[in-house]
Amino acid sequence: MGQEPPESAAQAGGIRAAGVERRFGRGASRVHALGPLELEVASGEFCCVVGPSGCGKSTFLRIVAGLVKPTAGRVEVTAATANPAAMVFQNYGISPWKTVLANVRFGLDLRRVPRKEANARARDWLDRLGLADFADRYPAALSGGMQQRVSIARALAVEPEILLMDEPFAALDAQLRTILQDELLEICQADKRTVLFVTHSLEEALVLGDRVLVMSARPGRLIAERVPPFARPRTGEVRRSTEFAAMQAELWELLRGEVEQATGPGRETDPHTDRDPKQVGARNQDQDMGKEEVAP
Ligand SMILES: Nc1ncnc2c1ncn2[C@@H]1O[C@H](COP(=O)(O)OP(=O)(O)OP(=O)(O)O)[C@@H](O)[C@H]1O
Repeated sequence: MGQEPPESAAQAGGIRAAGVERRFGRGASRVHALGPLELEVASGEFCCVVGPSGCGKSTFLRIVAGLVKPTAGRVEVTAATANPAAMVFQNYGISPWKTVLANVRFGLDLRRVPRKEANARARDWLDRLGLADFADRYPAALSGGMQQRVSIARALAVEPEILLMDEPFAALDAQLRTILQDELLEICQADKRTVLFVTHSLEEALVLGDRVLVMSARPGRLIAERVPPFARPRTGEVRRSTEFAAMQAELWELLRGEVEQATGPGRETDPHTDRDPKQVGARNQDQDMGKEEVAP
C-alpha cells in the first residue's frame, strides 16, 4: 500500500570519503574546518574518530549523514536500504513533548511503518536498553543516562545499516559512561551494523572500535590509525589489559601535539576561525549557520 518494506539490519552499509573538505563562512572569517580527508569504512566495521576540539569531527559526521555538504570531494555510502544512516547526538536530540515510546518510534513514523509494528519495534528497543517501564513517561522525568538510552533506542529502532554517533556519552558522568559503553558494545556485537563514532575519549575509542582514527588539528585530516588488538566479541574487561594501557598511551602521544596546536598558549588564532582572538572576541555562532544544513 505504498509503504516501504521494513528495513533490516541484516546488512551493513559502507562509507567511502574521497578528498572531502569543508570550509565555513566568507572573507576574513572563512574557516577551513576539515580535510582533505580520505577514508574507507568497511561494512560492519566499528570505526572511532578522535581528534582535538574544533578539528572537524562533527562536521565530517554531518557530511556523512547528508546534513552538511562538503565544499570539495565526495562521500559515497553503499547500502541496501533507502535510508541507511541514523545519528545519535551528544545532547540526546529527543523531543521533550513526546513520550519515551513516541520518541523511539519517531523514525519509524517518518518511514510510515504501521503503528502496531512501530510500537512493537520501539518497545523491543526500549526493553533492550532497560527502559521498558518508562515507555509512557516524558524525557524530563528521566536522568541524562536514560535520555541518552532513549536517543540510542530511537536511532536503532529504524535498524540503520550505518549508525553515526557524535560524542554520545560526553555529557554523562564517568560511571554511567562506562555502563553505556559496555551496553553499546553488546548491542553492536549482536547485530551487523557499521558504526562511525566520534569521541574525545581514547578509552571509549579503544573499548568500542575495530579501528581508531586520529585526526589532526583543524583543518582535520587523518594522521594515524590503530587497530585495538582485542578479539570480538569483547567486553569492557579489555580496559584492564596491559595492551589497552599501552595503546592508550601511544594514541595520546600521537594526539598531544595536535591538541596543543588546537588549544595551547602558542596558538595565535582563534581555534574556531583563522583570526587573531584578541581582535575578534567571541565566535559568531550564527556564522554561515543553517545555510547549507538541510535535514534529510
Ligand atoms: N555551521 C558552522 N558555521 C561556522 N563555523 C562552523 C560551523 N560548524 C562548524 N564550524 C567550525 O568548523 C570547525 C570544526 O567544527 P566541528 O564542530 O566539526 O569540530 P569538532 O572536531 O567536532 O569539535 P569538538 O570536538 O569541539 O566538538 C570549528 O572551527 C567550528 O567553529
